[in-house]
Amino acid sequence: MKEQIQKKLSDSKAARWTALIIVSFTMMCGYFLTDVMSPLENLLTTRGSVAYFTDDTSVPTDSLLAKMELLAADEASPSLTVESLEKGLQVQYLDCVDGNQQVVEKTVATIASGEGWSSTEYGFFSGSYGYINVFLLMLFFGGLILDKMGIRFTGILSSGLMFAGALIKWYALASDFGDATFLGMNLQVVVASLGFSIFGVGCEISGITVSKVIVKWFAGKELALAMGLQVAMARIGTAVALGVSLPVARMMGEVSYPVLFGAITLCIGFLCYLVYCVMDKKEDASVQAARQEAGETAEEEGFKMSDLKLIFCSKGFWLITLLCLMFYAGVFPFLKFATKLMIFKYNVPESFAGLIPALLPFGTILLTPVFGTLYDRIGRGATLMIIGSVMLTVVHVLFALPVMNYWWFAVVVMVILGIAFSLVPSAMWPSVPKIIPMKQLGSAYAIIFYIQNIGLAMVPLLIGWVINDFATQYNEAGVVTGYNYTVPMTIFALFGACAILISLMLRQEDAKKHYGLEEANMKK
Ligand SMILES: NCCCC[C@H](N)C(=O)NCC(=O)O
Repeated sequence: MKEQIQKKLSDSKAARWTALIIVSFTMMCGYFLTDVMSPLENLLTTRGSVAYFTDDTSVPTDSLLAKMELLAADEASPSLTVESLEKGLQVQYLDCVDGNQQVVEKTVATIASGEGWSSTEYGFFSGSYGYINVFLLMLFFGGLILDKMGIRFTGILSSGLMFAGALIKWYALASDFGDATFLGMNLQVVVASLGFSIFGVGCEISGITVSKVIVKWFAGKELALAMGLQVAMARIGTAVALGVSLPVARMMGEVSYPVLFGAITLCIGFLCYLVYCVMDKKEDASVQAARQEAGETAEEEGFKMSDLKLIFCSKGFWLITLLCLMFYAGVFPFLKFATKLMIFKYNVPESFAGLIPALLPFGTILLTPVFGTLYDRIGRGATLMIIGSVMLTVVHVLFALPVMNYWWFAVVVMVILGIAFSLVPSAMWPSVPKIIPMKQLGSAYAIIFYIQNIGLAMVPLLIGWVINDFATQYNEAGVVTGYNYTVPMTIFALFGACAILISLMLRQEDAKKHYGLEEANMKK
């Protein structure tokens, strides 16, 4: 009789990498939508519409009309309205150039309408990603659902939530709510935030589900590389969002279009996850068959609530969790404000301003898998986390400096942040299975994400308020003239300093408990 050893589907290289690509695509769409509004901060916080010229400068239309009236005096006034400003129109107006009043002539490239949000409202909206996760403990429940109901059910649920949340967010931005308020807040901000919160629940639960999918298919194989590649694909989503969102909004004259595009891609991501479910079913069947052939009848014991005790009592787990909180508080919320920082601190023209923050995720696309492979082969996970945290802190101190306000300096600093943002995730996420067994992994990732979401929810709120109340500069007429970013960036640097301290403690704990964080992942 031909002897045949039953293999699992995940033993096939082609099958496991295909599974990885499919679930990573769904996550990439989620990351795109997460940051699609970040480059639009300036537009969202502008009242009325903005005229963009072909030379890449921009002026709010109200102020442009006033300046045109100054020049044209009596004859022009009746015909000058916002509606009369259109693409291709040559305009002449009086403006102050190098301290002198001069006649300026420009061509209108596009008119885009701002939403008139305050910086505080923008901060509230940006943080809303985490509100339901944090206040309704949704991430915590998401982990339990994942461990109880499995990867297929949870993934379909979470990718469906991402899509639904994106549609609500798009509806809010595409609709005119006039001056309507809810509990004293701009109704548009409230509805957009509700959509973003629902999306955030889906995105985070998808994140833990995908982490578990990768451990399921890659444990004992190229685990850190696979996790690194998944994160790299997710970063493509972030980079594209940061790079294209503002040009698209300007071209279409509306902030809602990039969000609509994100919602469409999420629908495709949802369908992709359904395809993955077919593979997941086959993998389970092959595991079952392999077990039967090996005469193993006992099923792995299911998850019990008491298992949570093991997670809660692990000091190593808490250190990773706190590191995650502090490190990510210094990165994702920073991205929400980075484009406007480029415009006002580094004087980058608005159409390029999103490209500098986009360098950060672009750098990580290459480097995260590289550092993941490094960790797989030579280890040193805890050390990589320390180095990444030091770099994060240095970067924010450099951004906080009131000097060196050159665009090239911002590029260099952003590249360093990209390296830090590759080092820590590529070492941190594959370290969790070294501390927590597979059976509790869904819950462990969920708790880490839960604590991390406190930062993702609260830090944008804090920074938005700080920018509104402490960083915005006004002229005598009460018109905003610029921003001083020293205080907000110092706050980000403090998160980095905490991350350094925690990562040092983690390495010490690893030396004591022998988790193997400094050891290679691949079995030779
Ligand atoms: N969707 C953007 C926020 C993702 C947060 C998520 N909990 C996470 O940490 N993912 C891993 C990563 O490094 O992006």
